[in-house]
Amino acid sequence: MLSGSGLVAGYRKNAPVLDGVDVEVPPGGVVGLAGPSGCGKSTLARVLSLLQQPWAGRVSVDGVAVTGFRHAAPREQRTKIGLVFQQPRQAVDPRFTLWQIIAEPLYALGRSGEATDRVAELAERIGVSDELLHRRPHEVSDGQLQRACLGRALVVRPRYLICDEMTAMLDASTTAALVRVVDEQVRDGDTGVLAISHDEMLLERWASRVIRLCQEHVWDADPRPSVPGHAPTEVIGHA
Ligand SMILES: Nc1ncnc2c1ncn2[C@@H]1O[C@H](COP(=O)(O)OP(=O)(O)OP(=O)(O)O)[C@@H](O)[C@H]1O
Repeated sequence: MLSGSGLVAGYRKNAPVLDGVDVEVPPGGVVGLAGPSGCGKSTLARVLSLLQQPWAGRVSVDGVAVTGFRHAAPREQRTKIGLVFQQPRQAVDPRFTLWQIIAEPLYALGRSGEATDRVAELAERIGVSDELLHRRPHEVSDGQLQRACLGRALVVRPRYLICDEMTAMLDASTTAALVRVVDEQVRDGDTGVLAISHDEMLLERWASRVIRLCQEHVWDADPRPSVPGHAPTEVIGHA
């Protein structure tokens, strides 16, 4: 389980963005995270992927409490959590080819010997041709680049995957293709996914549970009732 409990985090003193948030992402399932713009979804994604230290509260990975964040995050825990961002162009080195982008985490971990086979296997799954693998970001579309970013997030077989608005700028068919790849990873790799999206229809189709992150000033006085046949919705984010 990837879990956060009592998480308090923010950027300005005395103005927490997250104020006592509890969240659990079990392996082998998709949890949806919705909520209004600015309520802290990306902040929660950064904290859970150990890129941002919370002011208070605890993150634990498979029952082991995280003791360090960012550069101090233990490598074993850090590599268990993959992250895909909304804007692929801001998330990659523009000098790298798609092959290098996907392989990068293996090189960083000193496992470059696995790269040739692993990138070939992933390229097929994410739908990136050999020819595309040799192109650089400015030579491919956003959807093609996002496929490579998903490949990069999966290359070290993370136990958990956080998709932060992964499909927000993509068309319906690319969205469906990427969701399919993530679902295969859930099924075959027993990976736990936190899928963050503004698109609640997508989340209701995709996730087995949807949580809404609210702040007091954007508290939804009328949280959407759960609809029969759709993922149940719960509201978190209050101390
Ligand atoms: N680096 C930062 N420095 C200062 N404030 C920030 C920073 N990043 C985010 N914030 C602020 O924190 C709040 C939460 O931002 P966050 O990006 O987590 O929200 P979000 O729910 O993901 O929004 P969106 O749905 O629009 O992406 C916002 O008010 C935002 O302006």
